[in-house]
Amino acid sequence: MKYDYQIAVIGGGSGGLTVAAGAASFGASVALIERKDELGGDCLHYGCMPSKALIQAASEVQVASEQTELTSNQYDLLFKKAMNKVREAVADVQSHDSKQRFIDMGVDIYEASAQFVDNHTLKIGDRAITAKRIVIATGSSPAVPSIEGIKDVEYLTNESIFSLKERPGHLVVIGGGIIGLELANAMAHLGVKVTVIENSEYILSKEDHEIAKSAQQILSEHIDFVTQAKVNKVEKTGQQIHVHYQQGYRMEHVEGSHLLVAVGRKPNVGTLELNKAGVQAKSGAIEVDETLRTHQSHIYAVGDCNGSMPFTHVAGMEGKIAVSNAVLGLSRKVSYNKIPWVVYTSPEIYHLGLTEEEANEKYGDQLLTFKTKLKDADRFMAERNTDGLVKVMTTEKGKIVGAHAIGAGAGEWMQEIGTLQALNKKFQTLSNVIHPYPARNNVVSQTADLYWREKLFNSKWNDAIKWYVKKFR
Ligand SMILES: Cc1cc2nc3c(=O)[nH]c(=O)nc-3n(C[C@H](O)[C@H](O)[C@H](O)COP(=O)(O)OP(=O)(O)OC[C@H]3O[C@@H](n4cnc5c(N)ncnc54)[C@H](O)[C@@H]3O)c2cc1C
Ligand SMILES: NC(=O)c1ccc[n+]([C@@H]2O[C@H](COP(=O)([O-])OP(=O)(O)OC[C@H]3O[C@@H](n4cnc5c(N)ncnc54)[C@H](O)[C@@H]3O)[C@@H](O)[C@H]2O)c1
Repeated sequence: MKYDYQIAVIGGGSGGLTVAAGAASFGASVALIERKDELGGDCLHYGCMPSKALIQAASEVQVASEQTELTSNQYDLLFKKAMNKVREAVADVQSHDSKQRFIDMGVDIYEASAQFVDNHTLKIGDRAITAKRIVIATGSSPAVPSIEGIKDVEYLTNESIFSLKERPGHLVVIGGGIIGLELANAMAHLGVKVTVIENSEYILSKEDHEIAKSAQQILSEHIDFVTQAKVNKVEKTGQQIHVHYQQGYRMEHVEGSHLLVAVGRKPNVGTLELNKAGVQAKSGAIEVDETLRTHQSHIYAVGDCNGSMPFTHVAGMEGKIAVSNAVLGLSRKVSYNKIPWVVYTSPEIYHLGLTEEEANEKYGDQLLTFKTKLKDADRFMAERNTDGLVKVMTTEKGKIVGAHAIGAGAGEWMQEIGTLQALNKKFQTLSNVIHPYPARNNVVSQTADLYWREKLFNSKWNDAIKWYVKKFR
């Protein structure tokens, strides 16, 4: 059978664009279908880019507020300026993801919502195209919990918060995960009163407990946290939104001017008519095997829509694997073992591999844990910015099984450990790498030194070394 295209990609976000560009560069005929008028997906328009631009602008305001007390009018002005910077940043990156760039690569772009007609045919607007292989990369949307009254209040999500024109008086955030915390932190720096309501015992429930606890303590300086709380009703009275929650046996409520919902993501699969193609979903996400194939071996799913790990770098990694498999005919497998992420609060949080709780469960007595507090690291002392810690877990031989940190710039300097792990190097090798003094990453090599201290000075080797030095040196 002859098809219109060798590859059809549904969704022009981080995953879809990686596949379209990769497939075209290998000479495949490619159709890219995106329902919005611009490419770039969530990351560019409502996710990574606007949030990081806002975080940067807000941290500059925070630094200024430490030097001089800002008035309410000044905060209003700075809020508007911050939002302008967000728009500028998105526009800048948009030019890199322009349609023309992909057209120049030889990709045919269709602006429409795609639906399966059968397992090789897609309906796009009022026409249909066929493709030999199809990659679904439709991303995800904010999940909205079923709370009484939620439909009757104008709540914000990541899709609307970056369009705010005025500084909110009091932002109530439901969900103390990554989105909730990054946005809460930025808003607090911009002079917004912020309350975060979280279900679990601690905010950032996917993080190592000690790190999450430390984050909660540090961020409490600017943000009010309500944990172990279940929101069961929201209502609007005049200009105020009342958020009712249950904490233990008590019913409490908080009222704010704005409400942000940030309780997780829901894969975008509803309108695809997957059943017509024989593609199956499980718990709302498209089911794939390790090679990212769905139940139809010529249809793949990458990025947030397959429910693996909702990060841009994961969508990109999966996109590359889908290109190898769908275009080159390989059977490369995905692995999620060595994928770091960063929570861009201030201070930042770095996450790689197992948390201490998970590592203890898996390795028990065999686990070695090394920790350094930033108050014991020279550069942080010099900067008078000593909030935070580094924690690395290894096996007895030094294989890295988890690495976590909270501290200024941790997302950058901790990646040294991610790189080491990706290269299959032992943690203690870092001890032999000379770091310029006093870079922030000295705290990482300082932590690696602890491995030798543990091995050489807290073990039977110590007696042997002492004996050798006494006798022969
Ligand atoms: C506030 C926020 C901040 C974030 N910050 C970070 C960060 O700092 N780092 C990080 O790694 N990740 C971050 N993420 C996560 C990141 O944005 C996502 O993991 C990433 O965008 C997923 O890429 P994707 O290609 O799977 O989906 P998307 O980028 O969302 O792309 C999917 C595209 O498919 C289109 N589409 C959907 N259905 C159809 C259809 N039927 N037909 C045609 N087109 C369709 C959509 O319009 C969209 O353009 C953040 C997310 C949010 C919400
Ligand atoms: N820096 C980054 O890389 C970055 C930034 C933003 C988002 N993301 C991606 O987006 C994903 C989604 O982020 P998210 O923050 O929406 O989800 P999340 O899963 O990280 O956090 C959601 C939080 O909401 C809580 N929660 C759920 N239902 C609740 C309820 N009814 N009431 C109160 N609390 C409730 C959960 O306990 C959890 O702590 C992240 O997992 C991440 O993969 C990444």
